[in-house]
Amino acid sequence: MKELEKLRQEIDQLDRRLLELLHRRFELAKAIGEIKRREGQGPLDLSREREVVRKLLDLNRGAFPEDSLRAVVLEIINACRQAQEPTRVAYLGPEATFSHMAALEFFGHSTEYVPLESVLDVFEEVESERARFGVVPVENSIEGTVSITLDAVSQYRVKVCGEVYVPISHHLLNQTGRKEDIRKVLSHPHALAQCRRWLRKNLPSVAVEEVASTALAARWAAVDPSVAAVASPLAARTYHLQVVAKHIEDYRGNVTRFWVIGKETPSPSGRDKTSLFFSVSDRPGALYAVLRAFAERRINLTKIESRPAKSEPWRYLFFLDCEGHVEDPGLSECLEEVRRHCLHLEWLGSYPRGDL
Ligand SMILES: C=C(O[C@@H]1C=C(C(=O)O)C=C[C@H]1O)C(=O)O
Repeated sequence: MKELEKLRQEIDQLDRRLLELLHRRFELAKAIGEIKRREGQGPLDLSREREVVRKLLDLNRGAFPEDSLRAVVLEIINACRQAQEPTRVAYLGPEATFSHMAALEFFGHSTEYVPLESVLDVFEEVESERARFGVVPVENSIEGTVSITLDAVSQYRVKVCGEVYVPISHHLLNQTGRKEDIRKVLSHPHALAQCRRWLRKNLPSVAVEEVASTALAARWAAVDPSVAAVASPLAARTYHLQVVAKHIEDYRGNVTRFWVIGKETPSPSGRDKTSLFFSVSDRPGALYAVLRAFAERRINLTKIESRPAKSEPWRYLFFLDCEGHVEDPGLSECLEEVRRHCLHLEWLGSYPRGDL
């Protein structure tokens, strides 16, 4: 008993020291905020934030788990940034969607969040500067591209300034946690598609219905005891639901990539990605000439996808992501050459790569 008391005293002392250090860090961030304001800069420096996290992870030799260290450090940085200037962040709502999870992962809990009904609402909120940033899904590892996001990013005056990957895992949730109470299962069509085999096997005679989001399904389950929702663990917490079954998706390794959109460009962090779209003339080798410019400079492409241009049938826009920052000399020279091979080329943003 004596030994336990002694160890707890030591923990209490350490916690007090941690608290003092947190306050000191907060004051330093405020002072940096003042300097940035005087120099006309915004409070956020994503590249610096990624550098702070990376340095600490590199230094971490102890037993404290890396995931937890990352979450703690991000939360501290978020609080320090909020001290400089409150940031409003819009996301595809309602509360507890996977976009909300992505936003929390990126901006932490001290940020003011605005859940909106559609991807286009998020773009509009950011374009009109009612929100400084927005978080939208861009691609799922099983279902593929979220086309509404690609179309919107080519139409609205916003830039991509960050990316975040969220592992997707679905739970079956209801008010009691008992399978026998379920008469109907609700969820987003993508979530239902990802759990179809499980639902057929485990709830063969229960009706399945599509709604606009997993979080909306959870909201329904919270008011109707006969309804179960396929949704995230965050939805279970947000809507006070019980877990009937965990991880019911038919495929493992399901990940969604989200974009953080805004009006600023993070400076190079050394581990960046650049997104752009272009169109080329309708002749042999036109696309090849663009790709060759990247290949000759050994610039790695991470994605390329075509979407209908919409202005004319059978014309396409090519969306491309590559490694590097637009301010890197190699990439900027490459883009100059690419521009000469394109009818139209637009840079969508350069940003620190998300951690997979
Ligand atoms: C304190 C700063 O402002 C913000 C907060 C940071 C932090 O808490 O480490 C890092 C970058 C900025 O987004 C800074 O620019 O150094």
